[in-house]
Amino acid sequence: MAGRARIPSVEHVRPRPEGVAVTSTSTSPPGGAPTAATVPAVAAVEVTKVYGSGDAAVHALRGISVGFAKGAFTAIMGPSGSGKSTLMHCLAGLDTVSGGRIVLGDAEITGMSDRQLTMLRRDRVGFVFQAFNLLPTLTAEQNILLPMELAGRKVDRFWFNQVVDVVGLGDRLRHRPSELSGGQQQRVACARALVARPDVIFADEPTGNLDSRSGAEVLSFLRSSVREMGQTIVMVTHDPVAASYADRVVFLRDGQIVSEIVQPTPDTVLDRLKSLGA
Ligand SMILES: Nc1ncnc2c1ncn2[C@@H]1O[C@H](COP(=O)(O)OP(=O)(O)OP(=O)(O)O)[C@@H](O)[C@H]1O
Repeated sequence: MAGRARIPSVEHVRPRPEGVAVTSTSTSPPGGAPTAATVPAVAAVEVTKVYGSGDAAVHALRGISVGFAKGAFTAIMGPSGSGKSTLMHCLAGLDTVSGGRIVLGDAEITGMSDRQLTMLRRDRVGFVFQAFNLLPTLTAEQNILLPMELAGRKVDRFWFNQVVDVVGLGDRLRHRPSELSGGQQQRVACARALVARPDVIFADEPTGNLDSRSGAEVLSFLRSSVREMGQTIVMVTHDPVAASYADRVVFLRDGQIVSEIVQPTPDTVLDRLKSLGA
């Protein structure tokens, strides 16, 4: 396993863009050691990412420092090409950084071996993508439990029932994906991520393939999993309505964090996006 890293507090890594009100989540005394509440679930510290080299080099991330608080729902937004997916992939250990550090809980993941990263993604990170990625021949319940079974982990039935309850899929567990609506299928995918109790769930455009009603269903569920189960969620989205379900929105432009909003509404998010030229 990786060694323990010095863990930055949310405040230490939170950007302070000019003209943007930032609500502190810090509870540590000035100059005092960070308390549990200030330790982010995942943080990027001075992260850079360059694709290619020489004239063809693309600077996708240009020195990003940001923390994502435990038990909070954070959205990442920004114009196309601003680096949202790259940042999420680096945070989740799906891609390597060119410089800087990624810290997940108490572990610095930059510098981990491929094997360590595989185990970290299996045991501590959950994913929800735009495509539901369910196996068509398995029932909803079998899909939800498959990653745990493949990892040889014991299923906590009490927790499974609680997740199924929050997801609202109790009467659909024996259905196959083709017998479920798009929203229900995405809720199965969310339950599959949640049942493993990951430190962080990364959601990449989770409502991109859904109509607005199904999208609202999935977003309400994601928000409930944060409120009722203390889950930490980081979600990339282009949709101001989707972002308004989050506790906080951070905005990227040209590979840098340029702004943030706490307690967003669709209107405040839309206005900020317009001011960024998105
Ligand atoms: N594998 C890659 N090789 C080269 N360049 C890449 C690669 N992946 C991303 N990029 C470039 O890095 C920059 C950031 O891309 P990224 O996909 O992170 O942006 P994004 O904000 O998620 O965009 P979108 O909203 O369109 O999905 C872009 O200029 C993109 O072209």
